[in-house]
Amino acid sequence: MKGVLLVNLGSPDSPTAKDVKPYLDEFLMDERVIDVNPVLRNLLVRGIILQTRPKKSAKAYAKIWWDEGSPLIVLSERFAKKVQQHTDMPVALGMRYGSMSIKKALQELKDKGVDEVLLVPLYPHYAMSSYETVVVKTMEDKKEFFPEMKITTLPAFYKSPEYIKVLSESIADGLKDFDYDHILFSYHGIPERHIRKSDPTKFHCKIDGSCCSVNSVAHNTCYRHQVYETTELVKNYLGLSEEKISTSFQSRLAGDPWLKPYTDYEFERLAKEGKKNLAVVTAAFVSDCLETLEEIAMEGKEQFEEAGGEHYKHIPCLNDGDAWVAVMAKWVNEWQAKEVLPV
Ligand SMILES: C=CC1=C(C)c2cc3[nH]c(cc4nc(cc5[nH]c(cc1n2)c(C)c5CCC(=O)O)C(CCC(=O)O)=C4C)c(C)c3C=C
Ligand SMILES: [Fe+2]
Ligand SMILES: [Fe+2]
Repeated sequence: MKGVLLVNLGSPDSPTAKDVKPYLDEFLMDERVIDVNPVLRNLLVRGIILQTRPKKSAKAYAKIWWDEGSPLIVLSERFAKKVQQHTDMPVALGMRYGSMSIKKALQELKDKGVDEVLLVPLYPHYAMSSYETVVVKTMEDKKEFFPEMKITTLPAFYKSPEYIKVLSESIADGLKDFDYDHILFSYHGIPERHIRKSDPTKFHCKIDGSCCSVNSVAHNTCYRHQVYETTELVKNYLGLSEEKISTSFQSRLAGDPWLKPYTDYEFERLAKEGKKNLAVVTAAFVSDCLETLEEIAMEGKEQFEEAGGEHYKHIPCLNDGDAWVAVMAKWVNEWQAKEVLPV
């Protein structure tokens, strides 16, 4: 029997340093997230980052935590439940890090008689630290614990017309009561090195932007190309003017150069240029989470207003919106009936 496995990033069990520490340990010790040699990774993560970050992150999580739990988990659960209502296949939800593991979700599917799984990484864009690590971990768990299962993976859906339509319409909805003079598309950042590592040709990606509009097989795994493509397609769908939109990258860690421009610098630049009303779209995430609710909706608002901006709006992610649920249900049901996957 066929079944669906939805996988998102995960969250700590509670917004306390005690629970944030093991979660961050698992996350940052992932070789596709901090991609240095194991000795250096151990030193960097356990010797340096985990000495102070859990306390700081716990405070940030506490600001956005809901009575029911982490927004990312609660929203992903609501989404999974709604998708389940639109298909006769079992649907399970797992997280790449934290206690809701991929292994548990695969076991849940197996217990229901599933032996053919559609894996859906809940990320629109391909990055080794998001989409790829979900696929690799799922395949490792399959090999070790569920060797009889057949697993097919939904491709990154950053340019799928159905996704672009639902994203664009949710943005239009968010802008209904907001007279913006600029829309910033802020995507989660990644180190520039990750772009080079993910380039199968080893020469296409130049990071400076000169490559991302030149056709290449490298774009199948190029996060930078894919996010700019999402912005462009939304711009075209909504008929937005080029001067009123821009793309930037948030949530970097100190150290290496990350994709630029940096979102926090953009808040300042846009305010200084005289933009008064700023809307921010966070399309690297399908569910609202720490990075959207705290970093963008709270911190970003403060940064923009301190630099002279007046009105600020974070457009919510797709979350468990009915139109987004319908798109996902269509994709999984088409796979069930005809083995067809979105392009
Ligand atoms: C080297 C560090 C990191 C890379 C690379 C990275 C890529 C990346 N992350 C997401 C999505 C999310 N990240 C979230 C939180 C978060 N991310 C990092 C670090 C890297 N992410 C850290 C340390 C944290 C934890 C919080 C903190 O201490 O700042 C979240 C939110 C999780 C939640 O519980 O709400 C998401 C979602 C993507 C899509 C991505 C690559 C494209
Ligand atoms: Fe992240
Ligand atoms: Fe590129």
